[in-house]
Amino acid sequence: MGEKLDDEVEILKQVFGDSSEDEDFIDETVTTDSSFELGHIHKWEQVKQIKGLWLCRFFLSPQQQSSLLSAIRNEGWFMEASENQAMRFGNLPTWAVELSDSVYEAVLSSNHKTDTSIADCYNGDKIDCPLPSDILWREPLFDQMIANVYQPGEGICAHVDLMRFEDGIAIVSLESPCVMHFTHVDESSCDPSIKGEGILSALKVPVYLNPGSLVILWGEARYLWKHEINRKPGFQIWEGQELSQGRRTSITLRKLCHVE
Ligand SMILES: O=C(O)CCC(=O)C(=O)O
Ligand SMILES: [Fe+2]
Repeated sequence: MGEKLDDEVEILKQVFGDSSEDEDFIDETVTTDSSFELGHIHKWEQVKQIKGLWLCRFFLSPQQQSSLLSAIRNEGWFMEASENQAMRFGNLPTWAVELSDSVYEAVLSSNHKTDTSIADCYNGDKIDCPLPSDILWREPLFDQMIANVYQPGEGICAHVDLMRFEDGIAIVSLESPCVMHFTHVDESSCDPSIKGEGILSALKVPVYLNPGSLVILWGEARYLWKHEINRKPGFQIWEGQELSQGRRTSITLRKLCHVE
């Protein structure tokens, strides 16, 4: 675990050069062809313990999931067993632009508020919004994409995404389910000896990501909570059962911060 992040940091260094933000990060250690029906309402769930963490479980139909996987295969990525990550910056492949458009549509067709700005969201705790309007309406919504493939047992260590990326990150899950755990950043900076096991585990929030789901991280979920996928035996427990693991593919969409 953790190799994917190391690779990602390395590639970002090659693209942008080194910076102190990278060090902070290390320390802390869909296709929408036209099959989205008009007027279709996407059901969103908010993860109550974490402000800014939203889940759209049925974002992609099984057919849309297969066509997205085919599009990834057609890129020629992941042909070798050693290849497990692909990234694109700037101009994304057409299918990724369509996926980004689908995220936009899914937020717009939400059963929650879609016209609330970040500032309004924080005023008076009005957080009932899958993605604030200032993020949703930016152009482009996303200009960086990373595809990750995880074999059974492989995951990604706890991290906050690099500060090179703006607020508002979307993760689409494909192939097999997993449990992603969220831990508040303050948890890891405190002395573990003053906490009991029970308290620590209570502060780890598990979120079940089924294939076809979309998770959005903004605000506190993006900046104040680390996310991780630990697929070592004993860690992928959901509703009292250990998940049987298959290969998992994920697509993460982000927006690079504008450099002056
Ligand atoms: O694979 C995932 O679901 C998450 C990937 C991730 O967190 C990242 O690339 O920063
Ligand atoms: Fe991440």
